Amino acid sequence: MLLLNPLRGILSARPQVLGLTRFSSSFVSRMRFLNRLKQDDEACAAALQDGQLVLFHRLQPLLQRGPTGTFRPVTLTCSGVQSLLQNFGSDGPLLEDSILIGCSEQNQAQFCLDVGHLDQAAVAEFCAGTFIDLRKSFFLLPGPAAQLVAKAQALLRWHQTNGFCSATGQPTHRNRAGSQRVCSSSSTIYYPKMSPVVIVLLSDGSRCLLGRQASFPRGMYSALAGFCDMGETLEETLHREVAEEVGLEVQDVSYSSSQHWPFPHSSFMLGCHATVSPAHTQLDVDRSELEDARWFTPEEISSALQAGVPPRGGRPPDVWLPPKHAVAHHLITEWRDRQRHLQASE
Ligand SMILES: NC(=O)C1=CN([C@@H]2O[C@H](COP(=O)(O)OP(=O)(O)OC[C@H]3O[C@@H](n4cnc5c(N)ncnc54)[C@H](OP(=O)(O)O)[C@@H]3O)[C@@H](O)[C@H]2O)C=CC1
Ligand SMILES: [Mg+2]
Repeated sequence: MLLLNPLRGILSARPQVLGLTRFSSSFVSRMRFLNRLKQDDEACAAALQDGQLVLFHRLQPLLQRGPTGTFRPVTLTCSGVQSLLQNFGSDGPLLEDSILIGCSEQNQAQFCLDVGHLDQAAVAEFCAGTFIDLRKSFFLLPGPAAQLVAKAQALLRWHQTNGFCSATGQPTHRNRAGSQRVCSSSSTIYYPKMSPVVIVLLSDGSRCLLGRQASFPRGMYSALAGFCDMGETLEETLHREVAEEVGLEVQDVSYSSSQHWPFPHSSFMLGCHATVSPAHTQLDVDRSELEDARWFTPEEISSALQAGVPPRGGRPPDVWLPPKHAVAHHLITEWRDRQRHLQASE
C-alpha cells in the first residue's frame, strides 16, 4: 500500500542538527567527523538518525530530474526511509544495512542503502524518482554527484560480494559505517579494494596518441590505459603498458590527476602525460589489445572535442572522445590547452 502523500517528510530538504558534537563547516572537521564514524559504531548509528540517504535498487541509483532539467540523486531522511520500509512491509535489509559514503558541507552524514528486495517500480513512484543503471547515471549527473553515486555503488557491490572470508570460508561481519568487514572466525579485517590503473596521454611534441579497444563504442578513442601488476610503480606500469600496446619507449613522465572509475569494478585511475622522441613514433600496435591506435594533431583533437559525445542511436562521428567525467577527457583537454598555449607563444 502506498502512502497518499509519499514525499511529505521523507525527502531531505535541509541540513539537520546532528545528535553529535557540532563541528564548524570546515574540510578538516568534516574529515574528522567521518573518520570518527568509521571507528565508532554508536556515533555512526546516531549520525544515521540525522543523516541523508541515497537509495539503490540492485545497484542502480535512484535519480530525479530537478526543476532546471538536470539530474540529481534522490536524498531521503532516515525517518523517510523507515516509513518507506514499513510501507512496503520490508523484512529484508533494514536501515542498519546503510553504508556511510560521505558528509555534506553542513556536517550531515550521507549513507546509501540498496532496497533490491522491494518492488522497484513501486519504490521509484513512492520517491518520485527513477532507478537508472550506473553507466547512464554517471554521465547524467554533475561531477561531484556522479563520483558520490559511483563510490556508493562500489561500496554496496563490495559488501554484496564479500560476505565470506577468503581464507577460512566463514561469514564476515561489517562495522556500522561499512568501511570494513571482519572474519567471524579469524578476525581478519578486509577493506574495500580498488585496482590501480595507469592512464597516459602520450605526445611526440606536436601530436598525441589515442587508441581504441574493439569493445569501445564505435568511433570512441581514448588515452592508453593498463592495470598495474603486483609490485610495480606507476612509472613501471606506464613504460610496460606503452611498450606492450603500441611498441614505443617513453621518455618524460608527469603526473596529472586521478579518479575513481567504477567501470567495470572500481579502478583507481592515475592520469599521466608522457612524451616519446619525435624520431621514434612508428607504432607497432598489439592487435590483441587494441583495435587501432593513431597520432592526432591538436586540430583533430579540437574538432573531436567540439563534436562531443554522440547521441544514443545516432550515427557516431568517425572519431569522438571520452565524456567530461572521464580522466581521459581531462588529460586530452589539458594537452590541447598546452598545445594552444605553445602555438600562441611561438
Ligand atoms: N576513466 C577513464 O578515462 C578511462 C578508464 N579506463 C579504464 O581503465 C581500465 C583498464 O584499461 P585497459 O586498457 O582495459 O587495461 P589493460 O590494458 O591492462 O587490459 C585489460 C586486461 O588486463 C587484464 N587485467 C590485469 N589486471 C587486471 C585487473 N586488476 N582487473 C581487470 N583486468 C585485469 C585482463 O586480462 P585478462 O582478462 O586476459 O586476464 C584485462 O582484460 C578499464 O577498466 C577501463 O574501464 C580506460 C580508459 C579511459
Ligand atoms: Mg589497455
